[in-house]
Parts: sequence; C-alpha cells; structure tokens
Amino acid sequence: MTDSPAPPANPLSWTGGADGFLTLLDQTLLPGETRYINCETVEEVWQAIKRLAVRGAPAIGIAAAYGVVLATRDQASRTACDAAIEAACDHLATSRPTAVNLFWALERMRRVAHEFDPEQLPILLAKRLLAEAQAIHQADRAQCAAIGRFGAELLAPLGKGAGILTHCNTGALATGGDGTALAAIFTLHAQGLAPRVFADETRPLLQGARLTAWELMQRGLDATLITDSMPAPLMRDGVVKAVIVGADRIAANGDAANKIGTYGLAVLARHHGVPFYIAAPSTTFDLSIASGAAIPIEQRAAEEVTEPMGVRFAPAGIKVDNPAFDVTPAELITALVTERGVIEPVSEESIGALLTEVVAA
Ligand SMILES: CSC[C@@H](O)[C@@H](O)C(=O)COP(=O)(O)O
Repeated sequence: MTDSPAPPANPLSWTGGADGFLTLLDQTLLPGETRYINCETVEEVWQAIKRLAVRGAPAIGIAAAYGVVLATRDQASRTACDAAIEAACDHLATSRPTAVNLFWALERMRRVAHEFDPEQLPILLAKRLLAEAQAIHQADRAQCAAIGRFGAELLAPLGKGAGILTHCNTGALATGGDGTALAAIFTLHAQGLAPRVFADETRPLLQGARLTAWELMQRGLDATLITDSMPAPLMRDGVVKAVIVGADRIAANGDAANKIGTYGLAVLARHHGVPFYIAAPSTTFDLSIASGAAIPIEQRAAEEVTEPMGVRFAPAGIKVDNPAFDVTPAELITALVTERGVIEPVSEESIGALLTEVVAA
C-alpha cells in the first residue's frame, strides 16, 4: 500500500483500466489529516475495510467490488484467474460481518465471473469485472441522490431551521455519492430550509465527531456536535424535531442494524413523539432474513473502548463489551427512506411491495 498526494476530494475512486488500482481517503485519520491510500492487492482492500479506512455500508460494498478486480492482476490462465476471484470474494467477505452491502456486492461480482465465457482471456474478464464494479459505484451515486430527494420531502414539513439529529456518518464518506441520511439533510439545506443539524459524537470511534461534523462544516451547514448522552434533553425541550440515520442491514420485517446507539435514539424518539427515520438504499435490505435477530453484529476490539485514539482511560484488565451495531425494531421506525420511495408504515408487506423485485434483480 503506497501513500499518494491528495487528489481532489473523492473518498473512493479507481485509477486506470483493468490493471489499475483503488484509491481511498483514509477515514481513520480524519479530520486531522487528509491522506489517500492506494490499494493494489485484495489484501490491502481487506485491511482497509477491516481497520475502517473505508467504512459505511455502501462504501464497503463498492470498495470490495473493486477489490475483486484486483484479484485478476497478473493471472496467466483463466483457471488461475477464476480461482483468484473466488478466493478474493471469500476473503473480502470476512472483513466485516454486519453491512449486507458487502455480501451483496461480492455476490454480484462472483456471478459476473461465473457467467463470463470460460474461453475468454483473463484480461477480458478483468475488464468486465471493472465495468461491474463501476456500475455498482455509479448506481450507488444515483441512489444517494434519490434518497436525498425523498428524505428531504419527508423532513421539509418540519419547517425552516428545524433541529434534526443524526448518528454516526452517513455522508459522502460512507457511500458512492452524497450519502443516505446526510444526503436528505444536504438536500434540505440546498433547498434553503437551513436545517439545524445535531451530530452525535458516536462512541467509541467518533464517526460523528470526526466525519459527520467535518462533512457538515465543509458544506456550510448549521452543525452542532453533541455527546451521545445529550439527545434526551434535546428531544424533551423540542429542539430536535426529527432523527434520521442510516443502516447496515435491514431485515425483511424492517428491523434495522445501525451504529451502536441507534436503538437507544429510537426509544427516546418514541417516548418524546419525535419521528425516527432510517435512510438506506435497496442494497442494504436483506430480505433473506425474517427479523433483526438474525443480523450478525460485529464485536470490535476492547482497546477501542479502553484506549480510544491510543489514550488509556480504563483500568487494565477490565472486561469490555464493544458491539459496533445494534438493532432497532421496526415498530420504532417511523419510515424507511429508499431510492425507490418512502416506506411508511414499516412492515414486511410494505417493504416487500416496494423492494422485492429490486433486491431480487
Ligand atoms: C450510509 S452508511 C450507514 C451505516 O453504514 C452507518 O450508519 C454506520 O453505522 C457505519 O458504521 P461503521 O462502523 O462506521 O462502518
């Protein structure tokens, strides 16, 4: 993996043809340092996903798709190339367990490889796979734009300057476009509705403080950073009028896994009569699982809690529980915002009606 000077602000891009490479903005260093890393092997992409240099459900899927293209490099025969692609898909699937976009993108790449004429040379398969990864990337960009429009329509009736709370990071850093929940907020802003955005810091890795605050400020929004323990009084006092967050996997019944802390926000929102929205593309839905109980939740290292950013706060030897995500039950979600439209109320039937054919395609 080589460091490169900062290109224009593009968190995820492919350079060159089928023998090119993936460039990622290293999100672990933001906002202090803007450093791009070039991934030239499957292993480098795996590492980048694992250590959260690239993160956010759609971005993980896109990066993994490009990672599969890298598996075709220097393969002398089709047999070797096909085996390398299979191995790459299997390996990349072990990087993080919760965001279903990862598995969806890998299956799509695997299917393209399986269906490709076995008589054709590795370089032609590599070109076909690159085109597929680029199509996934482009489609996500368009989906973000549509989610932004639908989300803004939902939030606009709250009026000019309404307080909107978000959690973790769901913006350009987390997707191939402008984001999901943040895209709705950016669209509101572009429409002149000047939302007052409250960003949870998002313990323990501070995606809200480091990434969302950065994105909001870069785009000139009215942004306030709050600790994860502040939303209750802000809802009680009528400052926060709506909550909108993203998701990493949504089950067939609408239960949604998202960054740890999301479930608590949904409970608070229900108690205070505040609408709670989840914005996600169809690629984040996993209709193969009936409910959130079947969503695998990633456990991360104890040190993320005991020694955040390398500074030890907790006594050595303390037991730590550090799940990266929690599951919000569908009954607490006011509406799901997808690129196809808004699902409200949230139920297996309403999700199926809007998404079955999209997800099966
Ligand atoms: C548009 S991204 C939606 C989710 O992926 C996001 O809310 C989230 O929880 C990301 O978690 P992370 O652990 O930073 O990858």
